[in-house]
Formats: sequence, structure tokens, C-alpha cells
Amino acid sequence: MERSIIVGGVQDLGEDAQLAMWKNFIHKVSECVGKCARTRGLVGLLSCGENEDELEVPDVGVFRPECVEKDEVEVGVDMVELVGVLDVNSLTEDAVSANVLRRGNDCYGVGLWLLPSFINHSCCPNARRLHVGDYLVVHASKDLKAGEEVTFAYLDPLCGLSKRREMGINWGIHCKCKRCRFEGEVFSKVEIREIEIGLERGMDVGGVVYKLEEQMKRWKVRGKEKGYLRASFWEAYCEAYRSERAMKRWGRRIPSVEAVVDSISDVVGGDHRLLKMLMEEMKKSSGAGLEREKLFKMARDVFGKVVKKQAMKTLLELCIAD
Ligand SMILES: C[S@@+](CC[C@H](N)C(=O)[O-])C[C@H]1O[C@@H](n2cnc3c(N)ncnc32)[C@H](O)[C@@H]1O
Repeated sequence: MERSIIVGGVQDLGEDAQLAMWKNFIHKVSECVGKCARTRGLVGLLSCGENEDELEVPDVGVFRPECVEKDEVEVGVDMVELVGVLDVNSLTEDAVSANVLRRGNDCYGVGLWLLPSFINHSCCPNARRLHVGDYLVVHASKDLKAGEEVTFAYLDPLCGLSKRREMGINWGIHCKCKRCRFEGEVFSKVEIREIEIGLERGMDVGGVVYKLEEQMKRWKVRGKEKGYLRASFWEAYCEAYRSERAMKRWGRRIPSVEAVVDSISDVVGGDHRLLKMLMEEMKKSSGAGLEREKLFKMARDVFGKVVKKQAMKTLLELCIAD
């Protein structure tokens, strides 16, 4: 029999499996950094999450593959520093990509991609990532203007302010974007607190959506700000649209799936949950009412424009089965 390692005891070790992967990953990166001067130099440019304002802004040219240094001398690696860098910059595969490879939900790959490590967080992101094997494809999730900062969502943009703030603690981020500032004011108001408490206490989700929409009318909340609040209460909208009972009662009094998805995607860009909701809606109406072009535009924002037609079909199937 060949040598092997078998999990002992009677309990599953999901967390430990991840830990083993993380250790293995740190070991691999430290080996690369120790052996290769170019990797060492590039990893040295990354943030450990501290005093970022004082870090130099590197020339983008140094990330080009042809920019090679010659002195390949093996050196020791400062493991504390390296673990700090990996902690701040490593990325795990996102769920959709992991699904393509038919992986379970609890064991995604992890890696370090140097240039994407410079992409900051926004609660209204404009880019997404797609993992294909060892490659990371970063693509726009909405139309980008020249000079605009490229941003990812480190924190789920379809969550309310308090949950995003809670998640931000792990990243050492106290986000001060336009959306957070707007929601900081709105979520302190008693009317919104009441809606939040109603949701927590299991109030009818259709009623929650109706109350929020009415409140937004009263406060004359329009445009992007409407999108922010709808994104923050996405869970309630989503549950209401999926509930036959809620739709029978509230369907005529709350905005359509299409209108809500449009206003949310206008602020948070493409998202697979919005796409899934659009697909479900299209199925319900057998394609009538909802433009196919709208669905494909959202699919391109979620998976990237360059994905081939057949691959896009597979991704859409996985997205609806998710
Ligand atoms: C992957 S790095 C992003 C690039 C980093 N800003 C740099 O200069 O190397 C992640 C770190 O950037 C900072 N960061 C990213 N987005 C931020 C945001 N919206 N607000 C404040 N800090 C942010 C946090 O310190 C976080 O730990």
C-alpha cells in the first residue's frame, strides 16, 4: 500500500482542509519568492494593509512578462512579512468559477495575482473576476469611463450597510464611498430601522418591499440612491419575487423584477444573483416581456464580454442551477 494521510476521529474537517491548502500555498509562494528575484521584487510592492499612503506607486511596466531581472540568487524570505502580504492580497475562486469545475462549496482554490492585488474595494464596484484554471480574468461589470478607478467588491454589495461594515472589519476597511455615506444617514432613521427590524422578525417580505418603496417615494429618493437602498434590501426583494403568496398579495403594488434589477445593476454592476432572477422571470413569462438582449448584456457584465457563446450558455445553466 502507498503512503497516505487519513483524517482521524469522527468529525469532518472542512476548516482543516482549507488550512492545509493555505499552508501549502504559503509554502509555494515563499519558494517562488526565495528563488526568483523578479517575483521577490513584485511581491515586495504589495501592501501588508498598513501605512498604505506611504507606499510607492509602481510603474505598470514592471508587471509585463518581458521585464525580467537576471540575478536569480536564492535568498531567505521574511515569512511574517510574506504572510501579511498574502493575507491582504490573496484571492479565492469565486463561486461561479468554482462551479464550472464542479467543485463543492467549501473548497475553493486560492492564489496571488500581482497586478489585480492593486484593485481596491468599492460597494459600487465596476469589475469582476473569473477564474479559469490558474488564470484570473478581470473584466468590467459595467461600462467604464476613461480615468475611472477599477474596483472589486470585497464585501457583498447586495447587503445592507451594517453587514458590509461588519465584513469590512476583516479587511481593515471602513468604506467611505458615496453609497456608504448616503446609507449612513438613511439607516439611522427610525423608518428604515423599523423596516430592518420587521425583516429580522420575519415580517412578510412583500410588505417589507412595499414599505421601503413607499418610504423612498415619501423621501423623494431617486436615481442611484434608490439603487443603493434596493441593493441593500435585495434579500427581501428576491424572496418576495420568488414567493407566489407574496406576489399575489403585493405584486401589483411593488415594482417589477426588471425595474429593480435595472436600478440595482446600475449601481453594483453585473451580479450572478441579479442575472439568475432575470432568468427566472424570463422563464415565468416564457420569454414574453423581458428582452433577451437585456439578459445577455447582464450575462456579459457577469462573465465578461470575451466568453464564447457555448461557454456563456454553460455558465448561464450553472447560474440558474446554483
Ligand atoms: C488588495 S489590497 C488593494 C490595494 C492596496 N490599496 C495597495 O495600495 O496595495 C487590499 C487593501 O487595500 C485597502 N483598501 C482596499 N479598498 C479599500 C477601501 N475601499 N477603503 C479603504 N481601504 C481599502 C485595505 O487596506 C486592504 O487591506
